Amino acid sequence: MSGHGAPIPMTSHKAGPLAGEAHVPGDKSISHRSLILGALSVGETRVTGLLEGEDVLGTAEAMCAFGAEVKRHDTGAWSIHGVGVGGFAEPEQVIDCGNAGTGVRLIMGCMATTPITATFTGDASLRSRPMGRITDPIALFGAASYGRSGGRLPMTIVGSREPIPVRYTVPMPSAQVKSAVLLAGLNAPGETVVIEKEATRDHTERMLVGFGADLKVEDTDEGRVITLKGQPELTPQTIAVPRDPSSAAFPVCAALITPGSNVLVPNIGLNPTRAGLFTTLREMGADLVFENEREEGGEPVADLRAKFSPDMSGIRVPEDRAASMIDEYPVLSVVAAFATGKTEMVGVKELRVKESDRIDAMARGLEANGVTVDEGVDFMIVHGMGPDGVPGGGTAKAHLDHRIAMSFMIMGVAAQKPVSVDDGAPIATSFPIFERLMGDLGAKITRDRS
Ligand SMILES: O=C(O)C1=C[C@@H](OP(=O)(O)O)[C@@H](O)[C@H](O)C1
Ligand SMILES: C=C(OP(=O)(O)O)C(=O)O
Repeated sequence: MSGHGAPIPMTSHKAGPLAGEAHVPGDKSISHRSLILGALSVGETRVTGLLEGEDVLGTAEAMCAFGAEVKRHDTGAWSIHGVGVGGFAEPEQVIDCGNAGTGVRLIMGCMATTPITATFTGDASLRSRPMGRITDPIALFGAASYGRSGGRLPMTIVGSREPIPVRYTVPMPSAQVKSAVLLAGLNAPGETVVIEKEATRDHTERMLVGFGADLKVEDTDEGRVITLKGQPELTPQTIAVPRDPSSAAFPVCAALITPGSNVLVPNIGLNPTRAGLFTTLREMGADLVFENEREEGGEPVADLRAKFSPDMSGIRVPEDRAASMIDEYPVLSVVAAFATGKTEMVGVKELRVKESDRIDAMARGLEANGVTVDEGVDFMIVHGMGPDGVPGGGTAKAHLDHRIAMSFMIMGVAAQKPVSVDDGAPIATSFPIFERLMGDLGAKITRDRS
């Protein structure tokens, strides 16, 4: 897992109208959690629609290393025979989470209150990301951690023998940190309380309740206060993973900027903690309609219809919307280049600690393609050039970041000259069918010789 093979340079060429249906894969966040919560239940959890991207496959392997049985069936469904809360066995090998921040952080959380030791690593991107945000709260439960300087992987976690419940206020808007603390709290006696000042994606809370945990959420002056009763017996579930709004963003945005396009992206999960991009695009003037709105498995779902939108204007994206679209800023910055006027993205410093420094990666790549960008520690402003004014013709560096690679491939479908990326290999971490799906809509994405 740790490190991709040879880089895959790619180029995206100006396309004719994009048309058809784009069936994007399952939600990455819900896929990781299905495997982890399945492994923490006693009995068989069945999952359909699991994202079979490298990040999630890494979590499946990790769950096996901790003693669960995880199997893919010929039908494409997955089953997990879990070991129960507190039942994790000590892995014999280093756990390699590849490129997946969600994978490594959630797994560190859920082994931290079990008396076992595990060592974690990942690819060059993951090894550069901060893990102190997990080791700080798990220390409160009594877990010890030994990593590289700056709290980086590789890192060994020694789980607590006698975990104590914790009350913890998450210092940054992060669903990964919130989830790691809740998962650690599962095997601590008594009540663990997690407080988040800004709401982040709430899949862990919803799914813990679905698996039978006693969890309640209150909105207070302090923020969202989540109280979890420790040491439940989780009940295995049957899960149909909704399709990923963060993946849907790519065909949707491609349709909005490509003349004549009309694309349907069916069955997209529109949990309000995830749907900020679509609100933003509509405020910019995008012709984006939610068709067939319904509820599935307790989550809002709709079919997204996106049409070419030549009249989009830049806006200031409200800061309090950032968490609900945090992974979508790279592709929004591409759409912003095709709008008129400035698009201001503020309160987004978390973008600097993703798979890459996404503010820097997008700013440099946009500039290489003729777009002007202003940036600061926690903001980025893209100066729009209008629907047919984006020059293109440059090569962006992906920095082992799937969302950067895909965003520039979307830019190329409508820029005047082709847009290249030095390495599209990381796309397989979250969206392994990206090239085929975009090609079926009419995009022209080619693999170049390195
Ligand atoms: O909990 C999750 O599934 C995720 C949380 C977000 O990360 P942060 O918690 O670092 O904001 C997001 O960027 C990531 O893609 C998935
Ligand atoms: C930030 C992301 O993922 P992770 O943190 O799991 O690596 C992402 O998918 O955009």
